[in-house]
Amino acid sequence: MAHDITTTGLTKAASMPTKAYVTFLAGNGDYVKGVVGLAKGLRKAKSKYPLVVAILPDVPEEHRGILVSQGCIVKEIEPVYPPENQTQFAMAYYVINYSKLRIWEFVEYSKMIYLDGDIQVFENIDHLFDLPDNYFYAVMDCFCEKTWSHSPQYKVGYCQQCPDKVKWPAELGPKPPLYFNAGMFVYEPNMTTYHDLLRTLKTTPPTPFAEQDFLNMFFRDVYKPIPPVYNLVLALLWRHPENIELDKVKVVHYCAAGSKPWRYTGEEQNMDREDIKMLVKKWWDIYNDESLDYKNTVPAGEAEAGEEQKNLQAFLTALSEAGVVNCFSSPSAA
Ligand SMILES: O=c1ccn([C@@H]2O[C@H](COP(=O)(O)OP(=O)(O)O[C@H]3O[C@H](CO)[C@H](O)[C@H](O)[C@H]3O)[C@@H](O)[C@H]2O)c(=O)[nH]1
Ligand SMILES: O[C@H]1[C@H](O)[C@@H](O)[C@H](O)[C@@H](O)[C@H]1O
Ligand SMILES: [Mn+2]
Repeated sequence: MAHDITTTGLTKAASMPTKAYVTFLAGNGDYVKGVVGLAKGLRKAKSKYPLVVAILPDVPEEHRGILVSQGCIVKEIEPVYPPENQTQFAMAYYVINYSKLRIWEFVEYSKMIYLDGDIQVFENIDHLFDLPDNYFYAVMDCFCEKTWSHSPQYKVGYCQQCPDKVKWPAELGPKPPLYFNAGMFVYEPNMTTYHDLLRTLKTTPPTPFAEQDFLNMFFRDVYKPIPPVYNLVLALLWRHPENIELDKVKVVHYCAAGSKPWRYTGEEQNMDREDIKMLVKKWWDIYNDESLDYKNTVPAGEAEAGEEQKNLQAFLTALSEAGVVNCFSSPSAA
């Protein structure tokens, strides 16, 4: 669409990045800290692409303001409800997780990298945008923590991280397909896929890992595993240390119980490990580093140009998404 517009300012917009990172935020709790940390981490890693934050309507104005001031592009999305009635607690959990599916409608971007708010990027991963199209890229999960106790994998002690240690029992049928952690993935927004996802969800009963189970099922045939350095699920450190070279890790997912840096006390199981303490400290170092605040990274002379670009992008986004509410924007997380 932008290609048809020929005035000077708008032509410039045609070359705006069609790639972006995207994360997700719900509620008025402390996950906003995770997202701020992530925006700053992407800047520190000199990512060339902006960070879009898909937010549910329950994110308070104050938190939206914080995200915009950190250079994020904030986009409000509508909640996605689970297909069957759930108890109130389960309902909140499913709404939060299934709403993530709305990110497939961000078709102003041709390719995006989704990152959970409890992820930190310590090294540049922009090269993942160059992976061939039409696949779904993510890191394989681990089945060894008790969060998996409902699964046949956990019950027989089988993990795809070390498939030869305990072999998959023949009497259980074929080995389960490779299963990814949905805290990080590379995907292409697409309206056909989006409608297909929502339509399929309507007839899919909710399961313990919500949209993660659902996405695994939906993208089973196009899933390509990428190395664990792109999403270190912390349990790998004590479950499969032989698979991890910690100094090569680029992206850390603080998903183990008790590991969210902004809630960390060190008391839960495994949380007093030296590697965990070091990773939590590294997260805080970025979060507290004022030189990584968006306002401190825009060179003085460029501030005005940045504003112009920001207004232009907001205008174009609004045009292309007429009907989508609350679009704030800024040029880049970098
Ligand atoms: O109150 C909340 C809860 C969650 N989130 C967002 O939802 C994401 C997913 O939640 P967690 O990171 O707390 O959960 P886990 O890392 O344990 O999640 C894993 O399992 C989930 C479903 O069980 C999702 O699939 C998720 O992507 C996957 O990494 C968060 O990062 C955050 O971006 C919020 O904004 N507010
Ligand atoms: O997404 C879940 C969650 O992050 C759990 O904490 C972890 O134990 C699982 O392996 C993962 O699938
Ligand atoms: Mn997570």
